[in-house]
Amino acid sequence: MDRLRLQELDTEGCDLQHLRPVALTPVHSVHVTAQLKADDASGSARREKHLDVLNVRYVVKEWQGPWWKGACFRRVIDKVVLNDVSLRLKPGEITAILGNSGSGKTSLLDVIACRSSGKVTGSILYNATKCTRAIVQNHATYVMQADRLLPNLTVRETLTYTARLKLHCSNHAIDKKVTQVIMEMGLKDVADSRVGGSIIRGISGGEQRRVTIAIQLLKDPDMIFLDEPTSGLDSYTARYLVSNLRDLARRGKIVLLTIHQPSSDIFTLLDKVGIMSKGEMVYFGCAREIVPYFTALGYPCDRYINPLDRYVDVASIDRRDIEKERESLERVASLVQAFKSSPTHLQTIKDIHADLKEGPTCIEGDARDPGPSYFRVVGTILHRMFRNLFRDRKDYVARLLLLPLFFLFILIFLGRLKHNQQSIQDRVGLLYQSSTVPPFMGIINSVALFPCFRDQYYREKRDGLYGTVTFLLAYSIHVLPFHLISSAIFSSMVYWVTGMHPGADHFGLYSVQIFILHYWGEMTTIAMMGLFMNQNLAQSVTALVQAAHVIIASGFLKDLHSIVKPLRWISWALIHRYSAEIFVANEFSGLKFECPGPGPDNVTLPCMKYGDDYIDKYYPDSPEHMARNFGILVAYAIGTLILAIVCLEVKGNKNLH
Ligand SMILES: Nc1ncnc2c1ncn2[C@@H]1O[C@H](COP(=O)(O)OP(=O)(O)OP(=O)(O)O)[C@@H](O)[C@H]1O
Repeated sequence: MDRLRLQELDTEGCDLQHLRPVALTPVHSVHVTAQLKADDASGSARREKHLDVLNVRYVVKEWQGPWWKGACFRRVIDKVVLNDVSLRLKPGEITAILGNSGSGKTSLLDVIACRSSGKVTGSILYNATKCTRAIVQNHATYVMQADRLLPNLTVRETLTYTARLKLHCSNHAIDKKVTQVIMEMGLKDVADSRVGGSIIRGISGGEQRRVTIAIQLLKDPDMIFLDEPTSGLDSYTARYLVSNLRDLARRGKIVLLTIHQPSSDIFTLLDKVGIMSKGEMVYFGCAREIVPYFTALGYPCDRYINPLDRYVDVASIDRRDIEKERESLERVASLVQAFKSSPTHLQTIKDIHADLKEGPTCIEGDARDPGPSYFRVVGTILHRMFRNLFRDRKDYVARLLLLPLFFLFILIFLGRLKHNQQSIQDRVGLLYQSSTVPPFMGIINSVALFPCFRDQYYREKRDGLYGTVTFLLAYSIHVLPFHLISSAIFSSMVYWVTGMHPGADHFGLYSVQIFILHYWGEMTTIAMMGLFMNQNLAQSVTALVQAAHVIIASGFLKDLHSIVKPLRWISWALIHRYSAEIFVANEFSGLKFECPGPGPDNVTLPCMKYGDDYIDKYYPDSPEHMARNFGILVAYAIGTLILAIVCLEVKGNKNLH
């Protein structure tokens, strides 16, 4: 198919002569240089805003050796990911970067989009001006490989919320913009359908990809970068998606994508193609010129073979054995050399230098867009979280009722509390449950519901929409009503049904404490999910941390005076030291317990007649420390929120793609 189709392609914009490869002789070099000088002298009008990559080299640090040797004893080597890459991207064109796995496609996209983590030398220029994060944020968008959408929102809602976070305009203008991108990306039929995810059935994978792209079109960018936008899509959907992108390019945008195994149909939609190998360009030029170019180098393409498959193969390193690897390395080196000496490449470099000399066409619009107000951002995130939760009955009910439902276990196990000697142990058991269950339910709730928000936060933070403090502030406000309601239901049922200390003030203190512990449990989990991407690991570590807290510091399992000194010291730093004191002082103060009479042989068993005796023996001075302990509890909860902010901010997700 491909050769025949290729001949039918639109030939506008590509000078075929420039793409012919040349043999590497001094005569050619002199001729090319002379030709470039002549072109330079004539001068040419270049008013378009190009994106230029000039002699870019990207080096990252790679740690060698096992992790347990630590940072000081492991060898660090410099790994060259991109080497001397130059290319020019023009408005109105769609360009695809291809190459085998590990060839550097994603890294090139990252470097261009100012998202790389290593050392970049060379120049990335937009409109002959050095690209900075601010310029990229104002003029470009980056579509990552993963979709990271909230499953319970509809397509229109997803776009509307993001538009409110991105745009500084009225709701009416936002609705218009959202409708426009829905039409542009062919999402009209699914505009009011739920997005869905791995558990909830929603729109198809291809439609989710288009929603992700539509999100990035809300700001009407000049440049669109897409990392593997067609991965996981069937060939029809992939073609449809690329044709959408081509339409966008035709509206004067620069579209650059990386792609794995494009079908021959997709090939016909591309204007420019770059083939990479080992971080270097083997070919960059018009799509339809790729076959003549490689044919001239001695690599013809059979008419029934997709040229892109063929030439990605030619540029791949065969690592099956040493001989094959050596051969393929030599082949790639000669291809790189041939491309660097080709007239098209030399012309590109000459054009970039000429633009640099001329300077930018205009610099308006490079100042950072102020975006929406802080309150609007917090309000929008909050509204979106609530709506996502309300849409799923199971999530919603679980958030409200998981903690109260635990009351049933307590009731079955303990029944109604009496006032005999046995009831002292029962009360201690109940207080132990009251200390462990609310934080544990915090883990369960957040592990189920937080990851989708976290993934979305990582993407939107990278897009510069808001920061960690804003995100966690909104998240905390969003969980507060649920914590309040579920803690209130749990406390009321446990307190009055089991018959704890009578008195409304005692009940009030117990309820507030349950609420703080529940909130603390959730925030500890969020902090761990900031540290560990794997949510199972985060859940296990949090459960361990919480169990250690209660075992060491509560005194319910072992009297605090009889534990070893180091653990006693540690207990002063743990929340359950203070929460246990409050629980015990609140429950035992003023209670009276019946003492059994002498047994048949007239033996009187030891008896604790007053609750205050229990307090004096195991938690002395705890009633006097009530206010201090409550203050520490509140400080602990706020401190854990700050810890969560630090964990999410510092650890981040450096490999976000
Ligand atoms: N930050 C980094 N630290 C260490 N190595 C890196 C880093 N970034 C890129 N690399 C390495 O550079 C090479 C190119 O990676 P890149 O992800 O760009 O390849 P790719 O062509 O996009 O591959 P794929 O198609 O499999 O996604 C790989 O060997 C990768 O391991």
